Amino acid sequence: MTTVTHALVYPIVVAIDGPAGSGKSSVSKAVARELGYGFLDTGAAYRALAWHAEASGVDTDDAASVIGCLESFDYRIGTDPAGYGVHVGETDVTTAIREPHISGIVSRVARVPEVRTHLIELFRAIMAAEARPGIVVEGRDITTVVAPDAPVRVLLTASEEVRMARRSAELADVPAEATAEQLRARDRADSKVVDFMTAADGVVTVDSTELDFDQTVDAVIAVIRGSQPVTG
Ligand SMILES: Nc1ncnc2c1ncn2[C@@H]1O[C@H](COP(=O)(O)OP(=O)(O)OP(=O)(O)O)[C@@H](O)[C@H]1O
Ligand SMILES: Nc1ccn([C@@H]2O[C@H](COP(=O)(O)O)[C@@H](O)[C@H]2O)c(=O)n1
Repeated sequence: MTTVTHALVYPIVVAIDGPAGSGKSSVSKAVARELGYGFLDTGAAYRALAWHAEASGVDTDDAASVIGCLESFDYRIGTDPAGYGVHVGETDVTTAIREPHISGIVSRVARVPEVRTHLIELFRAIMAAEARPGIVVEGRDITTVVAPDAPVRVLLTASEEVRMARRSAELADVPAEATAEQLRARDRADSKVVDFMTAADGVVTVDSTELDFDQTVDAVIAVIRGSQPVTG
């Protein structure tokens, strides 16, 4: 009889949600590197779809038109935490999707239920295909909708003031108040679609307000190690 261990069949999923600027992508990437896991940035797909809609001349305020461009949305993303390119067709959009303009419109496509259904299927397929022993998946609805059965589920938070300060330090050319207002507006819009401000049952909150980056990574790894045996 052949014995197959869980880790050989499915990658262990570490689900991480949180508001904008809470450190989800940078912390998740560092955690994945440390544990030898893959890393999936789900927000990149919503951003890339917003980019694709605009590149296709679609009005992102019109849900039917956004749904219409799902068919031509040829999206690819890697899961290597050391470097993952984001492509739409032949175009490398890794940098373009981080532009403040895309951050300003992405919630319009993310609120469309058909978009969410389409992308959630895509995320689950990427997770299932992960060859490493685990995958850290971050976004807004990973702990509740995409992978509610994940063995590790974390809500990563930080005070609004700290999140604004961290994000504005990255965008030195943009006035701090404009960055802060965009972050607040995005959280307001996104919160109408999914709840990522409060931890669902069984989800562990890691509040990084008083933690530096390395301490936050360690705190998430401690949650993972406390949840189940891990490789790495
Ligand atoms: N604990 C921490 N201490 C200091 N800086 C941090 C900490 N956590 C994250 N950062 C920094 O905060 C900034 C925002 O982090 P990151 O981009 O990972 O957030 P995010 O939640 O993925 O944001 P978004 O949802 O807007 O994409 C980055 O510059 C990151 O290095
Ligand atoms: N699971 C998710 C992830 C993201 N979104 C939407 O995408 C936007 C960009 O996400 P970032 O993590 O890159 O900031 C975000 O503002 C949401 O509109 C989502 O809906 N669900």
